[in-house]
Amino acid sequence: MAEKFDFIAIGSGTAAQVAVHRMADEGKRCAVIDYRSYGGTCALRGCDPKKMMVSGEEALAAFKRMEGNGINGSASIDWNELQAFKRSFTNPVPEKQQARYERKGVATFHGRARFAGPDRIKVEGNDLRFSHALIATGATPRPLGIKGEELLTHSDAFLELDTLPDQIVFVGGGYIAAEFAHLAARAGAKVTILQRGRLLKAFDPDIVEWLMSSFDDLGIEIVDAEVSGVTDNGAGLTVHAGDRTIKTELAVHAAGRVPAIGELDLEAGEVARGKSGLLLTPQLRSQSNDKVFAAGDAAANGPPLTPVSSHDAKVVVENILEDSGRKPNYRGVPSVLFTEPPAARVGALEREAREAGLDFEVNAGSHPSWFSARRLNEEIYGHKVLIEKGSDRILGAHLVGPDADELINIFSLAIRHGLTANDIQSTMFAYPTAASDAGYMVG
Ligand SMILES: Cc1cc2nc3c(=O)[nH]c(=O)nc-3n(C[C@H](O)[C@H](O)[C@H](O)COP(=O)(O)OP(=O)(O)OC[C@H]3O[C@@H](n4cnc5c(N)ncnc54)[C@H](O)[C@@H]3O)c2cc1C
Ligand SMILES: NC(=O)c1ccc[n+]([C@@H]2O[C@H](COP(=O)([O-])OP(=O)(O)OC[C@H]3O[C@@H](n4cnc5c(N)ncnc54)[C@H](O)[C@@H]3O)[C@@H](O)[C@H]2O)c1
Repeated sequence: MAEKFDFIAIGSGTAAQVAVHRMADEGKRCAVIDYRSYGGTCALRGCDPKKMMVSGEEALAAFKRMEGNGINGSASIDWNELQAFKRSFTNPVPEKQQARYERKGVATFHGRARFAGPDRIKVEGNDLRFSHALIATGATPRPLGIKGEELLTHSDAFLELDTLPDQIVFVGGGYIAAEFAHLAARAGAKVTILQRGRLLKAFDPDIVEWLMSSFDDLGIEIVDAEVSGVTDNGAGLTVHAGDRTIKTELAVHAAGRVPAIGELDLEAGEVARGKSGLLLTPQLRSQSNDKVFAAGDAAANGPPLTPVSSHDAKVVVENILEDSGRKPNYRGVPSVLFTEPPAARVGALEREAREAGLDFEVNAGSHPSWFSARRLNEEIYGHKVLIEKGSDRILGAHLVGPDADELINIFSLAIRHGLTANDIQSTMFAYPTAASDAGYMVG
């Protein structure tokens, strides 16, 4: 006999959590399913653990910048201790989440869920029926179709390493490679990034160029090549890329992620999919099964970032409860690269704005002499802001340097709510803070 629920979420990451708690708060009978510990990528294997470890990196970088300027002695990263610091945050997460579900009367299941019919899910011998279901299964490393790809370590395992290897190769040169390369190199590893084409393609090329000296200072080697295979000779790995062969202790997959929807038996659930993912309506509902929705990385409707997963989940809940026809709005979603110093972007890239035929001014420059950089003895500090002619609205903002990760939120607010360059210039921000530079970046 199948157990009946108003709402079942497959996954327990940000998208599932937000949706399940909102549905439970409305008195709906809910279930949540995950085959791993509750918490999802951001809290357990992504943003949060990474940022806990980046805290160590920030402290060491600050020490190095100020060395000989009133700060002396020695400092280094103890990888094992930094791991323990990270685990002091991540270890309690699953239990806390389980307790929160139980307090709200949400049924919790552990195991791999798969559809067994258009309103049925099977998990570990349990047969569940639903009025509505949410596919919130996140993303998984993109299959590369290269020889020896099973020898690549994934980001989850990298963040769990008890010992940092002496040599590390990253396959791909996007977010994961850049962030982990900075962390590993600062902790003492010899790091190589193998990237096909330009590094950090999602970011403005000038911002990336200004950031490059930090990679050089850390001795990170960047090779423009396509990785074609990995072999293991027993004593270590060899990564093959173009005409290069690079010997290494560890090779990390940093070559993109795709929706984790391959094991859900979508056909049994009458949930249609195309080549690149689920076929959804603009309201995030399955085009073929109106009881099923998707959100976050699994939906791949917006950028694969945590705030997007949360936003999607709210849209889905509103569409289930009120049938409101609401569509997600990704305007002004910021994205931060947590290197040291960080880089950040929001809105249009200059190339995208030109391709869209927009009429705009570009305010850009590298300004290590500005006080925000000088006081930290940091050489990297640059911005590029796109301002629409006529309306004076901010179309895009691209930053690199100390506090870029916080300052970007001011531009995010401006873009999302249609604020103008003059609105930013006429706001009195506390001085001296990073935000007090925003007015100079648009004028
Ligand atoms: C290393 C790394 C760092 C990142 N850093 C940032 C950052 O700094 N900022 C940011 O905004 N974003 C970051 N991201 C992206 C962010 O983590 C994701 O966009 C976000 O966590 C996606 O949330 P979600 O709810 O869609 O899926 P997830 O949190 O991935 O949750 C999906 C869950 O579904 C479960 N699952 C999958 N299939 C099944 C099944 N068949 N049955 C049961 N359970 C299943 C999985 O075990 C998983 O727990 C990072 C990602 C990575 C990998
Ligand atoms: N700070 C953050 O917000 C953050 C941090 C980490 C991850 N993430 C999310 O996770 C996703 C995945 O991150 P990622 O770094 O794996 O992907 P990515 O899409 O950022 O970069 C992957 C890169 O790998 C390259 N590549 C692919 N195959 C290759 C090959 N065979 N040889 C050489 N290069 C190859 C691609 O050209 C691309 O530039 C991102 O899209 C991002 O949204 C976000």
